[in-house]
Amino acid sequence: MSVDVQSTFQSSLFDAPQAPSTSAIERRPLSGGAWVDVGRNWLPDADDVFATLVRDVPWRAERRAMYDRVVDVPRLVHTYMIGEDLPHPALTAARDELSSHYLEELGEPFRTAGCCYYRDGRDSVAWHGDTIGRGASHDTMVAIVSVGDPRRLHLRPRDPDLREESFAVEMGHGDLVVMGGACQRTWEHAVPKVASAGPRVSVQFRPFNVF
Ligand SMILES: O=C(O)CCC(=O)C(=O)O
Ligand SMILES: [Fe+2]
Repeated sequence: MSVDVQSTFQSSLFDAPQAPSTSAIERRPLSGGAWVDVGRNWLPDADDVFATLVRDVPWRAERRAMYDRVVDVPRLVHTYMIGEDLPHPALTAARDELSSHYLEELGEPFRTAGCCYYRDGRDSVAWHGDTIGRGASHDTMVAIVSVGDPRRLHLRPRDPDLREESFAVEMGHGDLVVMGGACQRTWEHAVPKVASAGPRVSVQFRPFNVF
């Protein structure tokens, strides 16, 4: 058998689409039917994606009613809904790659892209599950691509008796973190404030009717 080393080499250099590789994704099974997948340095062109997201996304500051007050949500947000073009081709390629990699398990493609801009260590997201829509009652997936300064995604079981299982995953520049199975129902996640951090943008790919 002969292998055409030359053309294999050339095609990987010149013809390969800027699609992420799914080979290095590692799964951590969790209690309660949940799991987390992590792929390090997964997104190609992460520097350019970060610069483009910071510059081009129509970032919006949200305000939320909390008890008797209205407070600023401590991060900027924007969601690309179904059918809307994403601001960078590497993100479109990433979404398509995730859709095909997880199709058998998820049974549907990723459709929306929620974006969060953490300007510094004071920006954060409190403990929650993505339980608006089907995440409250069905197994699903939320695939996060992170660019910019690293931040930690903390995860804890909803059941207070299981809290010793809590852990955190570092989300570095170009990393992929996928929460799957019952993770939105049986676990919660948060990105806590830290003493010091530079800007980070998170892109969360979700299927239809999961928020
Ligand atoms: O910053 C992140 O990657 C997580 C954001 C998140 O959990 C959410 O927006 O639902
Ligand atoms: Fe979330």
